[in-house]
Amino acid sequence: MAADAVSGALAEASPAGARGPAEPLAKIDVDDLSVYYGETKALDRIAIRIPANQVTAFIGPSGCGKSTFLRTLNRMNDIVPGVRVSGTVSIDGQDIFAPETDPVELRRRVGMVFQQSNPFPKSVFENVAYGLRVNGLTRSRVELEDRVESSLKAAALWEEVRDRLRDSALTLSGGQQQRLCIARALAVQPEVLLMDEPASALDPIATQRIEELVYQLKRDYTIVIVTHNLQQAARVSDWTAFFWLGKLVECNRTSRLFTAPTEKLTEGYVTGRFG
Ligand SMILES: Nc1ncnc2c1ncn2[C@@H]1O[C@H](COP(=O)(O)OP(=O)(O)OP(=O)(O)O)[C@@H](O)[C@H]1O
Repeated sequence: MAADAVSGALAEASPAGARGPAEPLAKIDVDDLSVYYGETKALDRIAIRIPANQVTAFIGPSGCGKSTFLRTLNRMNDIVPGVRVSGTVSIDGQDIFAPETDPVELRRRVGMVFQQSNPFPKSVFENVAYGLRVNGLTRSRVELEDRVESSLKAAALWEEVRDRLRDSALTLSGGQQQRLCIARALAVQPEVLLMDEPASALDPIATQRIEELVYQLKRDYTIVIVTHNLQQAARVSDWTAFFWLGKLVECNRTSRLFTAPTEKLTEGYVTGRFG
């Protein structure tokens, strides 16, 4: 598709307005959200509802704003100089930009896992215990040990590290380190888990374990995952949102988005005609 045809289709496809599931219950409700880096508009009037206890995948070509959107959801962008945000994001009805919202507490509720696993140069145990200690979330050593164990179990890592808790986290494999980072994020009992290409640095077997884990975790968490891998989005997500040049073109059930998308632009992207 020629660039002019793409922008024409985009203008048609993307008037501001609520998109995505009307049901089931939305955990995150975004309306008319724009994000600027200085003069650059990275996100343009996004409206989407992200349902609770489901996996929502963000797809789209490089630079279309997926990571910016993900980082907006727990206000990680606050620390980037020159960022300006307009519009609303509410989680369980609470406006995340309201003056009474504490960004530190927001980031506890909305955890994040990055593309490159980033364990601290500390033991396996201390990596998971860290957030519990700094937030004062446990009252005794026994409780701390229980929470570390349950977090490692939830991240499907316990069996592999139960005898290595005192070893440096840096001695684990790449896939284990990524699951450790997931355990660290889960330890503080978030409600939402944001994952920015969590498997893109991993081999196929480690990737499969992360995908299985994502599938299991949605029982307890609302998950939003950015991926460049369309097959991965199709495998792990219930809903898929397709972004293009800072706009949300379409959010639909994943099965629908990949087989019978509403927008021509989505069809062109998922069939590999451009992007
Ligand atoms: N810290 C920043 N300062 C200035 N501009 C930025 C910054 N971060 C992102 N951008 C710009 O915002 C736009 C969206 O970038 P973003 O990283 O959100 O896209 P993306 O879809 O996640 O891309 P990728 O798939 O390559 O990670 C791009 O034009 C990018 O150059």
